[in-house]
Amino acid sequence: VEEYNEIARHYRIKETVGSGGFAKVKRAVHLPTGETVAIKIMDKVALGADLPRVKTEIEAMKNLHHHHICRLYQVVETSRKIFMVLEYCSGGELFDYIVQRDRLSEIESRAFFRQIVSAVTYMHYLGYAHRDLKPENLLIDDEQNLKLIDFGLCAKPKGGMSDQLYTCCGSPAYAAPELIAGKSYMGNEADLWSMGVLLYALLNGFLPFDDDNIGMLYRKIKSGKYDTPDWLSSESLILLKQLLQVDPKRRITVDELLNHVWITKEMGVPVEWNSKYQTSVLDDDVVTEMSVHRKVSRETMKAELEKWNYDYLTAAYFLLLKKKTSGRPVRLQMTL
Ligand SMILES: [NH3+]CCCOc1cc(-c2cn[nH]c2)ccc1C(=O)Nc1ccccc1
Repeated sequence: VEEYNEIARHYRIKETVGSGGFAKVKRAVHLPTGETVAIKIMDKVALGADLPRVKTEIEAMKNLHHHHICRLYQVVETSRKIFMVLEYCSGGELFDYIVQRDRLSEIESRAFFRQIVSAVTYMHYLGYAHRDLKPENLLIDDEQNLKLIDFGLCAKPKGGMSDQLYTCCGSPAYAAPELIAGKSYMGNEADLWSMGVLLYALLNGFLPFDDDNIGMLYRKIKSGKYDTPDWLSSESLILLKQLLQVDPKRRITVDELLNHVWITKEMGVPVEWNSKYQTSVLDDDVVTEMSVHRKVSRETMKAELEKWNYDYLTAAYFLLLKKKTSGRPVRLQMTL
């Protein structure tokens, strides 16, 4: 019980909304603001060798502030547990959304795919590769926006994107040929292959390379051959061919993807990958509410917030800011 005290002070924990491998994710209410959040709960002992993955995810999420990336609000570590307080996505996984509809129209696939391209381009420009892109790791929020999750495998090679990566990882059906061949590979190039598998899944409702036997699956991936159902438009086929290029050096790059003819069709504009979030300057209204509430000067509150400790102050700041951007009153309801 004492493991939960710190979290229980500011959150009312509700039902489990998902679990993946070594983590359980629960819906919760942030009591001071009334906002709903998701809390990813991990047991350090059960994590075992996976503990570094969690540290990788936490460090990456502290640097990734983008409207199509699930936001990290707070981290609480106790002797036995790690809690990550995250942005809540009420619409569940993109995976289930596709399954429920069999497949998506080209229009809807394009709307979602543009959001994925925006998030992945932003990561690549910051020097990160996700390395586990799949519909299970894309959640839908209450405004039909996609939010990317699970940065446990993402890599920020020391020497930037040019550094090669070696660890084989991610989910086989979405893994690039060069990655499963055990060769050294470029994280961003492998992400583009996975986006090809994702686009195929959006448009068809099934995977381009699939087999219960892992050996057969690898052979299909390395062949680069996949079915092309007759509902696919010619522009879709062209883009799929450019993403699912077995030779990573011939694969399309994110820069070519941003204004690709399929991507801009009906939309007229290229994908905007810059973040809509402004994190360098603190929001005045939020600072005022928090400093008044805490009975400290604005300067003191600003200095505390600018440490970005991802503690209860960071969480209160981000959640009050989210209330403000959603047009709700910037008010704290109870003691911080
Ligand atoms: N496939 C997703 C299962 C639910 O997982 C999450 C849900 C939310 C979520 C739910 N609502 N809003 C956010 C936020 C984060 C995760 C997550 O990171 N899951 C996970 C990833 C890797 C290993 C173990 C667990």
